[in-house]
Amino acid sequence: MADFAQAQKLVYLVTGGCGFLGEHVVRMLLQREPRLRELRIFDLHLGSWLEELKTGTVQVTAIQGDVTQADEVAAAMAGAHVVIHTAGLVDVFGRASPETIHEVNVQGTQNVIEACVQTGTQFLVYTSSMEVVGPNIKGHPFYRGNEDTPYEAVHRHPYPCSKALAEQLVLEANGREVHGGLPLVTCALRPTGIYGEGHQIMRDIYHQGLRLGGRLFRAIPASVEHGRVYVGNVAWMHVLVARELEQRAALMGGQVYFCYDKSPYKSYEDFNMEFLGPCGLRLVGTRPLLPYWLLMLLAVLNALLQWLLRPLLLYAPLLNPYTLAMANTTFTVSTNKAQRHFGYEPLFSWEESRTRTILWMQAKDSVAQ
Ligand SMILES: NC(=O)C1=CN([C@@H]2O[C@H](COP(=O)(O)OP(=O)(O)OC[C@H]3O[C@@H](n4cnc5c(N)ncnc54)[C@H](O)[C@@H]3O)[C@@H](O)[C@H]2O)C=CC1
Ligand SMILES: C[C@H](CCCC(C)(C)O)[C@H]1CC[C@H]2[C@@H]3[C@H](O)CC4=CC(=O)CC[C@]4(C)[C@H]3CC[C@]12C
Repeated sequence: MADFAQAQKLVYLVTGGCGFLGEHVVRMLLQREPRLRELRIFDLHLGSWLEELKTGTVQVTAIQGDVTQADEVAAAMAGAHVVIHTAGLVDVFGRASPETIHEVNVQGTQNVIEACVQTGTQFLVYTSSMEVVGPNIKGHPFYRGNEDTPYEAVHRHPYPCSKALAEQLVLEANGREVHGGLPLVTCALRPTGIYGEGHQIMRDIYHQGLRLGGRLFRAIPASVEHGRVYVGNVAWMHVLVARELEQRAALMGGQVYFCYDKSPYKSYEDFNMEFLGPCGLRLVGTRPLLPYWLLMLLAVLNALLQWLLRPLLLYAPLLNPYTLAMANTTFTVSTNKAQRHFGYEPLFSWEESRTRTILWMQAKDSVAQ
């Protein structure tokens, strides 16, 4: 018992710990990081589920705070050994202003870095995104690429721009001296489209299908491949990176890693049907029912309507020129860098990831009825 208590010595802070990915990271740390003494969960909105975590041997501290407020971040971080920074504004639908997206994703990340330096927190794991690379504004395909594949990463949309800037800040901060004289060790993880329990966009698409009488209409050619990764595996990668950063600082510091697993390469819509199909939805058409130019016209109309209605209400449908371009551009990764650098293997097989996601969809579904 005494040995166990001694082994529990580390303090971790997870920003955005109540979000879709953040909750999985928090639960994974509690299950798979035996050296944890205290887990701090920092988020703008705290979930009531945190209460159930407070009964174990690890001290769970919930901190309601805003990453854009430097003093709040520094106060939360004092005495922490590792910070996993997943907090972010994920908005490709025009819900938030570009300024707000920048403030949360870029200034928020800068605040986390400065807090590390100020308080002496030596290890920083940043949740970046595949969007830092692409798809780019030219719609160039990225086919089974890896971290070293050349690609023209040019963006205009506020979300990928903010993630790219924030990632750059994190990587440049690697090696900075933190309070106490030790070097900061940072690295960035780039998930592709994450799916799994808690995935709100999947729920939105499901409800859209229900409104259309249990049908979805194919909009994107089945040949366009989209990278997807299960949330449990993304969380596992964060936990492993955080664990290995100290021992492998020279190799891993300042590095980027795509998050990958064995999820199949499919189009965005065909992949979603792996879960929506067993929930009773049908994808109509083997080819897109509308030509691309017409879809783009509808997407532009949506953007126009959003702009016109903005003074009155928030109109933010799934279809806009950016999301259409995203869904219609092949972007898949094939890499083993995480395996080579820190021994990552997916914790959940594709079959398990699929089953867990379906069970979550079905459970949610029965609650909703
Ligand atoms: N969902 C996806 O497919 C992907 C997400 N990512 C990245 O993963 C991270 C997590 O994304 P999700 O879990 O999907 O999003 P989410 O919206 O579910 O979670 C983000 C969390 O950050 C918190 N947050 C937002 N603004 C904050 C602020 N100012 N201060 C403190 N907390 C704040 C939110 O309350 C939320 O709990 C983000 O950084 C995102 O860019 C990367 C690739 C793919
Ligand atoms: C909502 C899009 C699908 C719309 C289908 C249509 C056009 C028929 O209505 C989603 C297609 C691709 C998604 C994005 C992608 O998975 C990569 C992402 C990475 C992130 O870091 C955040 C989320 C996202 C931007 C994701 C968002 C939804 C799509 C645009």
